[in-house]
Amino acid sequence: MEAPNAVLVMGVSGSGKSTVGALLASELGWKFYDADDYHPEENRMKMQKGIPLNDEDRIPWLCKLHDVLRRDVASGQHVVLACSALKKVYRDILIQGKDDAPLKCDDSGKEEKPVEVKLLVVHLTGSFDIISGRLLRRKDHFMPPELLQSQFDTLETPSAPESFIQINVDKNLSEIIATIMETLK
Ligand SMILES: Nc1ncnc2c1ncn2[C@@H]1O[C@H](COP(=O)(O)OP(=O)(O)O)[C@@H](O)[C@H]1O
Ligand SMILES: O=C(O)[C@H](O)[C@@H](O)[C@H](O)[C@H](O)COP(=O)(O)O
Repeated sequence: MEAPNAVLVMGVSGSGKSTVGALLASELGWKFYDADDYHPEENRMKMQKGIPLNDEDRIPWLCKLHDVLRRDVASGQHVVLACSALKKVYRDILIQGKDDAPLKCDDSGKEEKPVEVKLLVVHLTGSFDIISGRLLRRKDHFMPPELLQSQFDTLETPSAPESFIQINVDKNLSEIIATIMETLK
């Protein structure tokens, strides 16, 4: 794969996406987005009530995130996105959007070079016990720990041809960041 212009830090709730994503972005000097900030109020309320999101809830949210990535990448801005992105189809939407956008033509009729989100996926993996322990200790967050099992049930681990690495969350933060930085070299 060519050098990525975006890193997705993904995993179940409580795997460390926001923490790792923010640190990584600051280390790289790239822009950071937390997908949680883009959930519509209905999604947040649903999760708060202990009801897992479904495809219908997530797809418009992922499309919005794709637009954010695409806009930045088009302007030469590299980005780090912390997002659950639990299924392969969700990660595909982040890269391509939902409906392949037609190639645009400039005034001379020449096709514009399509904007390509070149994504490195960093999957934070860990046991249910470690992650639920962290969720139970985490304060002031809308996501109830009871939803963790549904997150594991939904999770589709990345696999080829996706460009990805997996890092166990039992590592400390500096080890996790060092592994990602090494991969990006
Ligand atoms: N590698 C790590 N080691 C120890 N604690 C961590 C690690 N990564 C995250 N945490 C802690 O675990 C909790 C969940 O992390 P968070 O970034 O909120 O996860 P997510 O965004 O995936 O829900 C937070 O309290 C965070 O400080
Ligand atoms: O796709 C989803 O079901 C949500 O995105 C979910 O995975 C996410 O975990 C929540 O938004 C809570 O946020 P935290 O991941 O920060 O707990």
